[in-house]
Amino acid sequence: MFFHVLTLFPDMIRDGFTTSILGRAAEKGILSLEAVNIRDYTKSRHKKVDDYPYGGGAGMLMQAQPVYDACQAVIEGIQTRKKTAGEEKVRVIYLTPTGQVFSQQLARELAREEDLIFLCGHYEGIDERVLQRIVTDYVSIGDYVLTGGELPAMVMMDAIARNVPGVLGNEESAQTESFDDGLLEYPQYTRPEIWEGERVPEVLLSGDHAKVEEWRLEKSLAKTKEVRPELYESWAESHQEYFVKKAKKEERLR
Ligand SMILES: NC(=O)c1ccc(NCc2ccccc2N2CCOCC2)nc1
Repeated sequence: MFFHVLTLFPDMIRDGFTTSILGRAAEKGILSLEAVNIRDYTKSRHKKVDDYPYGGGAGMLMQAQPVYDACQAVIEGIQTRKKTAGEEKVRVIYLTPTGQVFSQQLARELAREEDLIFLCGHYEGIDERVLQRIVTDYVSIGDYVLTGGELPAMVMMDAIARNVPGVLGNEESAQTESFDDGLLEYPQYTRPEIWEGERVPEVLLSGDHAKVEEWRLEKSLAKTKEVRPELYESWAESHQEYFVKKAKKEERLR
């Protein structure tokens, strides 16, 4: 997986990439990152990348030309690496509050791409004409406003990388599987068995894996029902058999 980030703050991206998972995966050669400084592609003497918005309004906008040329340079690099000329349709993800909201499902889908280009806006955004020309996916990481697209890009790269085969050791990947079934995580415990007078739930010390699995699913369902009822409802719809079995079991116990 090759991550390409178009940004005015490449160091922010490079520093963010050396975290545990992304750094290790980069060392393993599973991931690679290039952070491209859009400012390197300005044609103006004063390295200008922004200008006033037509129609007035507060703030500045990023101009089309430097963004377009930086993106073309990245695409040419990809075509050179893949020895394909011209037919590459690389996904260009624009991080913006007006995008579709990012999700684990989108992370899994994007993890199948070989190359991803992230376009990080600053100021009040980017000239619409270059967005229409190069952007394939408009994505928001949630309903809040940030200063730039760099943090959202790093959030997305982390979530996507965790779905790239080989990035997570097998002990870590089990963790994400449980979340992937659309439920919130169950509560977790580690040593000591008693901390500040609080004991670890007995079932987790029992060594009975079936009971542990059952307990964890119950806890996940309870937490999901309380915190994210819409997730709970859609899980319940596609797991009718769980409730039938549960009712039968309770019937027997009565
Ligand atoms: N939720 C998100 O994914 C998210 C993403 C980016 C972002 N900001 C950079 C930005 C990028 C593009 C357009 C506008 C802006 N903004 C600039 C600052 O002013 C508001 C608009 N904020 C939140």
